[in-house]
Amino acid sequence: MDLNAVRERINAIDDQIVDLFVERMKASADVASAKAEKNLPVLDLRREQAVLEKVMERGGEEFEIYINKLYQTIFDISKSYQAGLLTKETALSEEILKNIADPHMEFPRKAVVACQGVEGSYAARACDRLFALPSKMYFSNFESVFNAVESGLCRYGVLPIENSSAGSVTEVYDLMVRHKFYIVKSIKLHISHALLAKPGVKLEDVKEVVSHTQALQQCSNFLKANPNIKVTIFENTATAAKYVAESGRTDLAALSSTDCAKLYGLHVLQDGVQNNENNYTRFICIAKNMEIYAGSNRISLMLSLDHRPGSLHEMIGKFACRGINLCKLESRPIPGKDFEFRFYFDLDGSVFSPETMTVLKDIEQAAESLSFLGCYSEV
Ligand SMILES: O=C(O)C(=O)C[C@]1(C(=O)O)C=C[C@@H](O)C=C1
Repeated sequence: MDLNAVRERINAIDDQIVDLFVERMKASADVASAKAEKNLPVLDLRREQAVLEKVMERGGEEFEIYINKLYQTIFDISKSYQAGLLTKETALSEEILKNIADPHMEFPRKAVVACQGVEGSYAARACDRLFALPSKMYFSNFESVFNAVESGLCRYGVLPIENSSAGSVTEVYDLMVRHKFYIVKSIKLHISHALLAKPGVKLEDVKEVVSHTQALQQCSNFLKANPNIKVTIFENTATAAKYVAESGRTDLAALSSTDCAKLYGLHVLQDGVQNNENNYTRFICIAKNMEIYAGSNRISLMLSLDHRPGSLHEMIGKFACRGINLCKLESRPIPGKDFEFRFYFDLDGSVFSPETMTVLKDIEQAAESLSFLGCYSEV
């Protein structure tokens, strides 16, 4: 067979496909106006199912799976196009527009900030990097940080959200559902854990190690190599260091930071204990109200979707259609439901971009529920 001749045939077919695709998109635009008049949503699953059955039958058995795939994509594109044509503002878009009205608003240098743990914690270090002059208030757990911000006791709160080797801080994700807050900044910190003990204690004397679960996970190779050392979970790495300093025990050590060694008068038995030198933790800075600063280029969303095949694919398709990069997707079980999940999306996008706002409005319509968790930049 002559390759060039077949390619000529394909070129001619492509011309027809493109012409018909453009025709179809114009028809889709007309559907959008008809629906807008009647206040109907863009998504019509029954209609999609009817179209699918018809075209699959027309294509025949050999091609039905390909036609199915092709039409899923066509529907995604058609819906994304319709969403772009519908300019009506939603409650969420109105609120966002209100909050970006002042582009000169600057992130404060001073503020009262809630941090989990005690002095020397990684959250405190993140706080010092975020603010020039923070007044830190320490709380014993993550929930108290959310409460302090929600009640207005602290203007901001700093919380760890994910680590490059141990993954998401699921406790913080689970608390997000129960609290009203917005992410206003984030920061990525290099984390190096050291084994700290009272001066004079040697590595071979250590019978027990105390630390936070995330730090213990990040140092799992060290713990596996020392199976005789008992492991005890603490709320925070700094709290663990303080406990060792105050304990008077010579068989106890904490996995914590070298900052804490200085702060609590402990000796560094071993530095860089984490499995990976490339160990980073991202912290979010939360506030009670939506605060969006110039240069914000990341968006966090919390969604629940209809429990049916393809609903997550549909959402992801909306970002893909407009070339928006999804930089994180986390799912957490919804308590009381049978393997149903709540999704957390982080996007490379900004509410200052009309394209991104179109997708947000589209998602707001299509998702069972949507919480906009903020648009911010990472330090
Ligand atoms: O027929 C409609 O209601 C349309 O909006 C068109 C269309 C399509 O492209 O075929 C797009 C979205 C709907 O979910 C169903 C079908």
